[in-house]
Amino acid sequence: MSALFLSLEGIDGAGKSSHLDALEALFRGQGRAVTRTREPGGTPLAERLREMVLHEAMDPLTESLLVFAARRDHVVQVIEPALARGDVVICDRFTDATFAYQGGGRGFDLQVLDQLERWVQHRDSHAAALLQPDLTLWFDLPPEVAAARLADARTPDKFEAQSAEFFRRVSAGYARRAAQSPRFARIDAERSREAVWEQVHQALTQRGFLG
Ligand SMILES: Nc1ncnc2c1ncn2[C@@H]1O[C@H](COP(=O)(O)OP(=O)(O)OP(=O)(O)O)[C@@H](O)[C@H]1O
Ligand SMILES: Cc1cn([C@H]2C[C@H](O)[C@@H](COP(=O)(O)O)O2)c(=O)[nH]c1=O
Repeated sequence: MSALFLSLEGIDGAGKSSHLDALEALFRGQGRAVTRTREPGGTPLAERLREMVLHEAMDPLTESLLVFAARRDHVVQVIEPALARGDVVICDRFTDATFAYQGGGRGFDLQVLDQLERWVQHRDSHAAALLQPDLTLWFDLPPEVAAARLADARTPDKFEAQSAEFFRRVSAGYARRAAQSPRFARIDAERSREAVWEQVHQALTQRGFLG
């Protein structure tokens, strides 16, 4: 079977991680090998960069360079080899998060992000010149709802502590990316867990990604 690259996106607390186990089980149940990973992170080096990005203050260019440096290592060490083996790669966030958080949330220059994306995800010997997910599940819900869900869940990191206004800009960043590409499936993440899972399943079925 051909390889499949899935990413899950959304503001903090959107509920995407709640469906990772079920997604993995769904594909394993179909006899597929699954590589489950996340960004920033996914390799020892990228996990160290993640700690800095999530917990240290820095300017938006530094933040963007660190997430793309982590991504480069992750792509080379984990994602490309897994896709070459024919795995289903399930990635909790990928480059759309950079356009949403650094581009939308921080207001950082989108043209610089475009250039970094081209450098980091360039593929020499593939029909598609740029590595991108085959499907991006975008969990969309109002920032106030996400904040209420997260309130009792855990101690906030640097991003989770941001204002509702910051997350409105992040959401607008996701909406801009989604408008540019048919690989996005918008999931109404305000609904119950069961209803959200139903939409995830439907997005995979509609695109012919389930056997
Ligand atoms: N559909 C839902 N309805 C109500 N609560 C939910 C729903 N989905 C998830 N939650 C709860 O919301 C909180 C955040 O969910 P989750 O950790 O899956 O979000 P996330 O998008 O992965 O967040 P982050 O990106 O910040 O890690 C958790 O406490 C989870 O139990
Ligand atoms: C990939 C990526 C992530 N971020 C932010 C988004 C989240 O606040 C954290 C990751 O935490 P999670 O609990 O694993 O979702 O990092 C970012 O700002 N830029 C990025 O490119």
